[in-house]
Amino acid sequence: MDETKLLVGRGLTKRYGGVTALADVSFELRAGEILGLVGPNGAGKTTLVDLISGAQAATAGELLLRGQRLTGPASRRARAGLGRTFQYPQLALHLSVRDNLLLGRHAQRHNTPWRMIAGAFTGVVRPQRAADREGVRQLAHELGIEGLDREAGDLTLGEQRLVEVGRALGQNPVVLLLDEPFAGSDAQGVAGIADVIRTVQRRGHAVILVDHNVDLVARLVDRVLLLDRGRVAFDGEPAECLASPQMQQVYFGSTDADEDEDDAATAAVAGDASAGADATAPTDDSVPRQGRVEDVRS
Ligand SMILES: Nc1ncnc2c1ncn2[C@@H]1O[C@H](COP(=O)(O)OP(=O)(O)OP(=O)(O)O)[C@@H](O)[C@H]1O
Repeated sequence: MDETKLLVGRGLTKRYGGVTALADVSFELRAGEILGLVGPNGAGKTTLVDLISGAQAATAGELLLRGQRLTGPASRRARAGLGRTFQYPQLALHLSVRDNLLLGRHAQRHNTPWRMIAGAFTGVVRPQRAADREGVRQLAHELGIEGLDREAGDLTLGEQRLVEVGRALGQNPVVLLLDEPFAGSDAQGVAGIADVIRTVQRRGHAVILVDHNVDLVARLVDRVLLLDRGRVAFDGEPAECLASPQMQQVYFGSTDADEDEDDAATAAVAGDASAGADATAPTDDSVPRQGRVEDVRS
């Protein structure tokens, strides 16, 4: 087995009745790698994260984590080393920020049922508490999270995201799955989350980062997996992805070459010799601004 391959997905497929959300998606994630998962609304990004984390069962395909088949529910996969955040943060809203962050550390330490039972019997729990509280204090400091006694339900969306990312980091995940972590975050939140990503990378672990902001993703990641209608449209370096005809096709529905041909054809019919020389981005406002290629190249 190639030791650098942390996570491998092969032929991952998810069907909901007649809807195919994901079709035969394969990918590899190496140690220390940050993989950006991009694509327009409905491309299948969250579905792929759900299949990896075990939040949903795949219709077909397999996953290998460090060469071992990754199966079973989300709790088992979390113990195996997967940490994740959600498109809509899922904190324990009635608990304090501190307790939410502590949950991540507990999940990491008691990473097997046997250790959980052994910990309870050997009294390891009590002295560990002080270390946990100090660890959480440090983590909060590094991420710029203030007010540890506040209830999670009183936080802004951006603050909740940061706490959720911190909780996932506390698990010391082998693979951290971040589903749109920057949405609703201010500059400080974005910086904190970017720090978390780099910390995971420094540990020799890996991150899958889902976001609509292709520009931001391209700056943070080593590789990009572009999904379109449930299929992999591009897998490669960020700069190549941004410049690729696939990117153009996915976000515009046509490539520059297609547009040149279309414009030339229209010009020929209209008798306009100058048209078609400069194929520019469509001005149709029905195309969502978010993720437009001209936005991300600026
Ligand atoms: N529970 C479900 N039942 C039926 N169809 C679903 C279900 N969940 C997702 N889908 C469909 O699967 C496809 C992929 O959805 P998914 O949420 O994975 O896309 P996405 O790329 O994450 O989109 P977004 O960026 O909007 O979050 C979409 O067509 C969606 O409507």
